[in-house]
Amino acid sequence: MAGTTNAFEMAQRQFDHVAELLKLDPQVREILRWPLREFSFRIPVKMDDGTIRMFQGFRVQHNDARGPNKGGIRFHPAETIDTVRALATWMTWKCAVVDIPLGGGKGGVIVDPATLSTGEKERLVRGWVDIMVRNVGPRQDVPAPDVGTTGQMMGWMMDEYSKLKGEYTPGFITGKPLGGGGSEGRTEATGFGVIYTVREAMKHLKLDPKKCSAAIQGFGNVAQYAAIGFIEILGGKVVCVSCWDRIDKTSYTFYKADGIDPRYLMSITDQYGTIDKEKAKAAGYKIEDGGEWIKKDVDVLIPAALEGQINADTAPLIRPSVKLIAEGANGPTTPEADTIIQSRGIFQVPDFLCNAGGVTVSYFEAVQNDMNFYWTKEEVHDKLDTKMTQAFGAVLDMSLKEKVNMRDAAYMVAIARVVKAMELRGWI
Ligand SMILES: NC(=O)C1=CN([C@@H]2O[C@H](COP(=O)(O)OP(=O)(O)OC[C@H]3O[C@@H](n4cnc5c(N)ncnc54)[C@H](OP(=O)(O)O)[C@@H]3O)[C@@H](O)[C@H]2O)C=CC1
Ligand SMILES: O=C(O)CCC(=O)C(=O)O
Repeated sequence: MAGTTNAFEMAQRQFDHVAELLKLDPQVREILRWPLREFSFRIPVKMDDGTIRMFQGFRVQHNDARGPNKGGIRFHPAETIDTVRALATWMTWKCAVVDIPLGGGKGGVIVDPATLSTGEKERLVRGWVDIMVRNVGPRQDVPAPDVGTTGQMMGWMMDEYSKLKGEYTPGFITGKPLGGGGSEGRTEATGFGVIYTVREAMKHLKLDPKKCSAAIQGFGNVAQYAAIGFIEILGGKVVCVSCWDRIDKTSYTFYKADGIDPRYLMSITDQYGTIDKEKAKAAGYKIEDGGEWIKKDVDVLIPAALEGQINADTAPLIRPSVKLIAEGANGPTTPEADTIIQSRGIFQVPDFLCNAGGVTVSYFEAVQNDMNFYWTKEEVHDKLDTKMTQAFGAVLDMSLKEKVNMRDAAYMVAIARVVKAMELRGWI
């Protein structure tokens, strides 16, 4: 989706590299390099003007050895089957690295949701469920939100699935709104999970969070709560966020040297994620080109937008002050950029570890749906912190033991768990 980066090639290259380090059996590699199942379908939607429009949809189920496939549904105009394959593959590693009993899946629709009315969005997501109903469900494949989809859409999809099955089935989908089967803490889960891993990385690097600053790319769900967490949980300073401007069709960086106020910026962001530039300027923000976020003299960079953003062109722009990159987005760093970053000794918290907080609380949501008993926000935050801290510790231990970087170490932890499940089930 981002420029010329093919995300699935990236995911396969990362896997091949670690499979080689592990001397993984060639037949096992063949199972894990590709998704087990893929669905590509067209969804008819009656538009508000009475015409019928067809939308291309996808669902990819990479590997369900450890449990039902799990992963979001992305609505984006540049969605491709390869992006969905990559994201589904990373979900397998993500669920394994945080040790939740789920496999990897991801879905998508080629559409810009900002061009649809509320009714058209509802008919589109209900249509997605109508087509996929036989191949998704609490024990098969459990969707969730991702870029361009919302809690409300999850609510409509849960309703459609429940109607088709003839029984209330909240565990079919996660990221639902509160009061509609959702869990406390899911909204902020991914961003806060990023921050828990940043806290652990800072302990390892002996950095004082209160003296650290961060630059963030993106200002969607993940970026917003990563910014809030960096300030409110760690006591650090965030100097900028960047976001896509729907009207100008370009991205901008919103910079304030003495620290941004994410809650204020959220209050001036429209429903499509565009920050009001005039109001931001009046509040003292400098509006810069979208690429400026990576050039800031900060301690921490948090890419939290789309894949392929830190690449061979942009990695050389990273300032010497940067000690830590926490990957909030899926696949933000290309293998070429990884080489540059690692040669400079910058510590990375790799994507499928760093942003695993979302799926972890999605898992908690499904567990609560099954019990029909709901936890408080504090309980969810505590359980999430425990999971993220344990996962970070397991990956850091592997990295130190095997003398490999954190991305390779995360793959080693995750692959071992998936392979073990495949063995125990008699697949290999
Ligand atoms: N939500 C979740 O629970 C999880 C999400 N992720 C990953 O995190 C990333 C962000 O997802 P999420 O926050 O949910 O999605 P959102 O749709 O909420 O936000 C995406 C953000 O990226 C911005 N953006 C898009 N293109 C650019 C660009 N070229 N330059 C700068 N900003 C850009 C968007 O701007 P605008 O809104 O104006 O379009 C928006 O601010 C994705 O990689 C996603 O897969 C990973 C784990 C869980
Ligand atoms: O919450 C979930 O189930 C999945 C979140 C997701 O799609 C992701 O982590 O990339």
